[in-house]
Amino acid sequence: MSGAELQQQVVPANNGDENWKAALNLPAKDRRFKTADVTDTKGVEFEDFCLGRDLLMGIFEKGWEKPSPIQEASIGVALTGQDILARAKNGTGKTGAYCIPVIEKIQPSIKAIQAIVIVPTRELALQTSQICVELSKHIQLKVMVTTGGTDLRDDIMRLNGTVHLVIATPGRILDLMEKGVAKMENCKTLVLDEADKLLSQDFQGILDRLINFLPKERQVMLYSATFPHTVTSFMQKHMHKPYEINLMEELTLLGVTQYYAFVQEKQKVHCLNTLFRKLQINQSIIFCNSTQRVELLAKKITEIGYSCYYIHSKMAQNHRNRVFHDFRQGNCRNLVCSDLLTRGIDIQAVNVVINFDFPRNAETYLHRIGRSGRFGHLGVAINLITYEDRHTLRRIEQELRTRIEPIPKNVDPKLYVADQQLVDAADETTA
Ligand SMILES: Nc1ncnc2c1ncn2[C@@H]1O[C@H](COP(=O)(O)OP(=O)(O)OP(=O)(O)O)[C@@H](O)[C@H]1O
Repeated sequence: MSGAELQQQVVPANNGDENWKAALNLPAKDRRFKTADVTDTKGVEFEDFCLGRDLLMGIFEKGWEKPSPIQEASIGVALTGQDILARAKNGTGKTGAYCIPVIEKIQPSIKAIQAIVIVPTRELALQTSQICVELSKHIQLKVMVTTGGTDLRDDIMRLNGTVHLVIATPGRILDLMEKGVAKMENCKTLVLDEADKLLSQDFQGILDRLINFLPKERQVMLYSATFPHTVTSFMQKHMHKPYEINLMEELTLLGVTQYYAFVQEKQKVHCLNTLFRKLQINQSIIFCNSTQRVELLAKKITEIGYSCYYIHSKMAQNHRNRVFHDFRQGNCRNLVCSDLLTRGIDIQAVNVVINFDFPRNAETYLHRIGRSGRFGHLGVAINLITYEDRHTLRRIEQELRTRIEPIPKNVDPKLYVADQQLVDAADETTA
């Protein structure tokens, strides 16, 4: 997909119908076990936020029955227009926590950009815009996704038409603002998702420049699972008494069991082979620390007889999009990647994450393992640890106040395989 305005068919809401709930087109219920990370709520309902009927319909038809803890804590405050700094665990619904109030506040009759959501990667921009489109499917809302790696002229053409909500990576949208093509006078809401990443050295102060194009009266909302000190100066400069939400008393996901295997560098592929044979992988993501190692490992995995896709930031964008799309569709079981997919990517079928190369810091570790165990489901994270990694392992364990245990001979499937899949697997063996 290019940086395109997502084509949306507006399904008319049946406002006059008292039984609107009965007429909803609901997806099948997800009956898998969920941890307290997402079930431990105060019992608030989406209807309690006085959201428009059309938006409620989009929420329920997405299969979201009740707000998660971060949604409970954030939607009401966001609707009041206050600045927000929100920290919550990976996979617990931060996207909905800001998308729902953002969509609710947009007035479709005003034909101008009214809100902008910035994310660090193109893949995450596509994923987030898709969610906005789904949630607003009963509303006349124009959502545009704009990222690098696509034709700038297409974006300029689209911005000549109506756009209400922009989902973007920082570089391209700043370019469009500087050219005067993306007009920001009516853009009263700015969301930074994975805010600490966007405000890190990697983006070289680009957000400081970007925010100056917005009106002075604006709402700024920052979301992430991790908030190191990088955000403080941005907060002081650009935010007004932000309402702070911190649902991270405990740092790691309850549903993700973490193990390490102590190996030599040259044994890593052999070890991976053993893991492939022994684990019940629904889908796995395997992280390497460089793009070169991603390609090398993908080649080796194919040589030992397993299929895998690979993705990293140096690949052409259309190739990246195809791999991401096909893996999400479940066309391949394993995906080897760099830190390009460390943040935000939501693929419910992933139950195993393998750190083929151990990450260098706790934030990266937390976000990587959070690719499994989405929305309180179960997953396992396995770290291949060399002699050189041993101190980093202990440091990350301490920083996250978590335990990474040595991997047992057999990993209990109950720890990372959903109940229904266990039943199906048992049926297959008895058949
Ligand atoms: N209220 C809800 N009920 C059921 N499922 C939900 C609800 N809210 C979100 N989800 C689902 O939970 C999954 C994770 O949500 P999301 O990607 O927003 O998490 P996140 O907190 O942004 O994670 P990360 O920190 O990794 O970016 C998605 O598949 C989403 O559809």
